[in-house]
Amino acid sequence: MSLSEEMITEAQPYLTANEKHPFVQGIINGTLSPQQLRYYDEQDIAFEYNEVAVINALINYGTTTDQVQLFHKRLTLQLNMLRDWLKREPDSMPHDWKSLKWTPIQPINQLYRQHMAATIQTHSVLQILPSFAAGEWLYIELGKYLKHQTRVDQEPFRSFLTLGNQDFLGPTGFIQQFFEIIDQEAEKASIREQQQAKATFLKSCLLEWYFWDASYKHITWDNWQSAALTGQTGPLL
Ligand SMILES: Cc1ncc(CN)c(N)n1
Repeated sequence: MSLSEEMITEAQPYLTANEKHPFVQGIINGTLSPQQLRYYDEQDIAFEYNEVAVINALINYGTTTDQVQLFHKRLTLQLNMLRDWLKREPDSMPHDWKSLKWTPIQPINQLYRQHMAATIQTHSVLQILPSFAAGEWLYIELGKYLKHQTRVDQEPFRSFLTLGNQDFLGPTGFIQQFFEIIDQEAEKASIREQQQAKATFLKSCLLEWYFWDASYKHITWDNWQSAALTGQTGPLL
């Protein structure tokens, strides 16, 4: 089994857990509150800007021209998506560049962003790419799962998790190419480096679940602080 096949196989329980998460179920049923949607939206835009830094690192440390061109293409797509995202916010959810810069990065988002950013200092595509590819893979798989559900047909729920762009899918789509790059890089790496790359992939899948959870429960530094300072030791998070 190739390294990417191992990653995908071992990530299946995480995928199932993500599918079952009440936030994902809330997308299907259209039952998320404006507050939950707003939290996700703000945090996710900030998360996607962090992905820009990770993709930039992949461009820097790519080991072939083909890799660098692919990462460059993915970066352009990311910036276009972000530009369109900023444009389509309703009045109730302003997302101009300035307000975005002041959006506090909440605890789980910070943990996930730092988990990804920490791979940059390895200067290794094998270590950096799985941190990013995991979220991409999971969103594509969740999109496939949602396609088979009877989901509400109104915005903003309708467009959620629809990475329908053909650039992402199929044998020449980004995710397939990312897995091929992981396997090419793995051939040059030690077993230990391969295991580290897999652990990074799986940790991103786990943090995806916590990202939904934080949005569902509105986890913020403020409510963490008040829980700590009032001595609440309730359920995990
Ligand atoms: C948390 C998260 N993970 C992944 C993606 C898809 N790049 C995203 N937008 N947000």
